[in-house]
Amino acid sequence: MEDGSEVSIRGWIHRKFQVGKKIFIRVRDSSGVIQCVIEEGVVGKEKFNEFEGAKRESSVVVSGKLRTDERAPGGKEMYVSEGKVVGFADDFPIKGYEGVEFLLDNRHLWLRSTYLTNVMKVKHTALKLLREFHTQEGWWEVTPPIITSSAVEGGATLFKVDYFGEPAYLSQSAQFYLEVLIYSLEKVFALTPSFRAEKSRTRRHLSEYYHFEIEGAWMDMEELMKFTERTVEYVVQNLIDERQKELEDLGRDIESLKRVKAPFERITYTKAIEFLKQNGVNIEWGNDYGADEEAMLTKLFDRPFFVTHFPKTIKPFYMKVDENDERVVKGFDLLAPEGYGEIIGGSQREDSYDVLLKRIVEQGYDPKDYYWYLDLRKYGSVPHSGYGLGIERLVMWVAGLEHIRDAIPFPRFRERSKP
Ligand SMILES: NC(=O)C[C@H]([NH3+])C(=O)NS(=O)(=O)OC[C@H]1O[C@@H](n2cnc3c(N)ncnc32)[C@H](O)[C@@H]1O
Ligand SMILES: [Mg+2]
Repeated sequence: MEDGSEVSIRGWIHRKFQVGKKIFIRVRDSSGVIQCVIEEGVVGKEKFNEFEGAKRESSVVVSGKLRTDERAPGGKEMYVSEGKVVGFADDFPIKGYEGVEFLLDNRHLWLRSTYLTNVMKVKHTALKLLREFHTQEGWWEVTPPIITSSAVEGGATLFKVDYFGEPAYLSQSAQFYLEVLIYSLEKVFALTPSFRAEKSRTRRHLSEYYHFEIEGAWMDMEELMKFTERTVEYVVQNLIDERQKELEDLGRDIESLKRVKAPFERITYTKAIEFLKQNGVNIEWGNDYGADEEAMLTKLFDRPFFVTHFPKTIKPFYMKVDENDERVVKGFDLLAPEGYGEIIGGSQREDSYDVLLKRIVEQGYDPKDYYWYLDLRKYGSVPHSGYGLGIERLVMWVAGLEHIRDAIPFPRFRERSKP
C-alpha cells in the first residue's frame, strides 16, 4: 500500500517500546506484524496514557496513515491518528528465554509466537494441498471411526478406552476402514488423528498425530509408489510457492526442497541393511531398525527415497507377501532426506482370504477380532494398496523443525497431556 494510505488494524501488541512522548507498538494480526507510532500530540493525553498503560499482548484497534520507514518490520509503519485498547493484558509470562517444559506448560500462550504461527501456516497449506491433489485425481474423502475394536499396527501401542463398559481402542490407523470403502468408492482418503502409546519420547514420535491415509482398489505397490512420489512432489513444490515467506522466516533451505521431484530413488531393505553394516551398524538381515539407522540411510540421497520389500517377520499381517520372495512383503517406507527419515509407510495388501487368515494367526491375533476385515476377501477381493502419511513428520521435514512437537498446536507424548 502507498505512503499516506489510511489503514485500520486490530490485533495484539506483539512488542512495545517508548521513546519520550512516542510509543512504538508492533501490532500482530493473522497476516503479520506492523509497527505503529503513537504520539501524545496527535492522539491526545488521555488516549496516550491509555496506550502507555497497555502491556504486551493487550488487544488494540488502531487507525492512521502508512509511511515508509526502513527501520520498521516490512519497511512500513502506521502513524496512529486514533485507536483504543480493547483488552488490557497482565504481564505476559513468556519473555523469550524460557526452557522447553515451561514453553510446553504455556503452549496456549506460546502459540502466539511468530515461529509457531509460521509452522501452523505451513501445516494448513500442506493439508490443503493433499486434499486438493487427491480430489483433482478423483479420490473421495471419507470419515472413518476413531473408536475401534482392534489393532492395526500391533497391540503394544494401543490406547484402551472404556466404551460403555466394553473395551475399545483409539485408532492407530484408519487403514482397515478405508479398505472397506474401496469396494464402493475405489479410491479413498482420510485425515484422522491416530494414537500410538509410544513408551519413549523421541523427536519424531507423538502419541496423537494427524494421519493422512489413502487406499486404492486395483492398485499394486508399484502403482502406489508412482502415485506417492507425484503426491509428495505436488505438495512440496506448491508449498514452496505458497508459503515461501514462512519457510524463509523459519530459516528453511528452500533449495533442498526444490530437488523434491519424481521419480524418487528406491532401495530394498536388503540393500539398506548392507549399507548400514558397511557403515558400522551392528545389524543383521531380519532385524528392524529405527530413527538413527534411517538418519544414516538418508545420507544416501539428497531427496526422498523409498525403502521396499521388508522381511515379513517385522511387518504387519496385512502386507502382501512377495510372490517372488516369500521372505519379504510388498511394503515401502518413504524416507525424507536430511536425517528426517520415515514420513510415509505403505504397502500392497494381502487380498487372499486363506493367506490373510494364516498371517493373522501366525502373528498371534484372534481372527474373530478381524472377522469384518477378513470378510472383504470373501466378497469380490481385489488387489489393492495404500499408505499412511504422518502430517507432523511431513511438516517437520518441510519446515526444517528440530522436534515434531512444534508441528502440532498441542503436542501429546508420554507425561504430556495438557494444556
Ligand atoms: N494406511 C496405512 O497403510 C498406514 C499404516 N496402517 C500405518 O499406520 N503405518 S505406520 O505405522 O508406518 O504409520 C504411517 C505413518 O504415520 C507416521 N507415524 C507413525 N507413528 C507415528 C508417531 N508415533 N508419531 C508421529 N507420526 C507417526 C509416520 O509418518 C508413518 O510413516
Ligand atoms: Mg511405518
